[in-house]
Amino acid sequence: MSALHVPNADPAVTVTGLRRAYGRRVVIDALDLRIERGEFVALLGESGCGKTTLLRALAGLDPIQAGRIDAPGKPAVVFQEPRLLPWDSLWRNVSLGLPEHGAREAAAAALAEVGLGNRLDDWPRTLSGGQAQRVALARALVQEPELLLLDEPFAALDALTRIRMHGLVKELVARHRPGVLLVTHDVEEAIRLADRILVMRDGAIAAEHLPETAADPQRFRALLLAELGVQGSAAA
Ligand SMILES: Nc1ncnc2c1ncn2[C@@H]1O[C@H](COP(=O)(O)OP(=O)(O)OP(=O)(O)O)[C@@H](O)[C@H]1O
Repeated sequence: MSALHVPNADPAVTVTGLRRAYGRRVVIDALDLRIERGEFVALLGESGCGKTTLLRALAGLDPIQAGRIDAPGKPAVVFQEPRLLPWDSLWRNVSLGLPEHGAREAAAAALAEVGLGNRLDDWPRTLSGGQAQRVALARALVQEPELLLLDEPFAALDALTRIRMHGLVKELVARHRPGVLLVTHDVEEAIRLADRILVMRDGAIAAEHLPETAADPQRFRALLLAELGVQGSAAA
């Protein structure tokens, strides 16, 4: 189990001995992970190391070949693309899967939280990329998930929108307190958002860090980049 996880807390998910293979190709093996409610965990790693594979397993989207994933409820996922239904209004997109009674009110509250409370009856095609991603966040939060899985949700956004989204997500997570696993390529994003950073290599957690406790931010960045295999970064 993770050396840095907070003891005696309230797990949003506990993973033990996870194995995930595509056919005979084992991508993740014997992986342990625990995320507490209210804890924001970022998962960094080189392309192809297995980040999305892990996230999809936690989301219950793919079968696992060994191990356990224990979670108190159904996780919500936000992907890189908003994945909105083009033929449904924003409030219907957000309330998809909720009981009909009270669905519009719940969607209205969630859309208001992401700053789109005046767009309930609009269509997805009328949104900017950043707005569409905010709707995807509202759709996740309306489920009141104990575990929120974010698969590079800001990667397709311009730099300014991405920074605004960081602020919004931080605020929403502080209010709703799900456990969060954010898959990202962006070291700065991980440092800005996460309570704990995991570095994945070849399907295993190779390192973990608590950014808050890093004495020297420059050295911490350099260390992360070195762990990610970025050449020349250790000396930075
Ligand atoms: N459906 C699939 N069938 C076979 N192999 C797959 C499948 N999906 C992923 N893989 C393989 O599993 C490994 C891990 O892929 P994964 O998408 O989890 O990596 P990642 O760390 O999320 O990469 P990226 O950062 O580029 O998104 C890769 O070698 C990939 O080729």
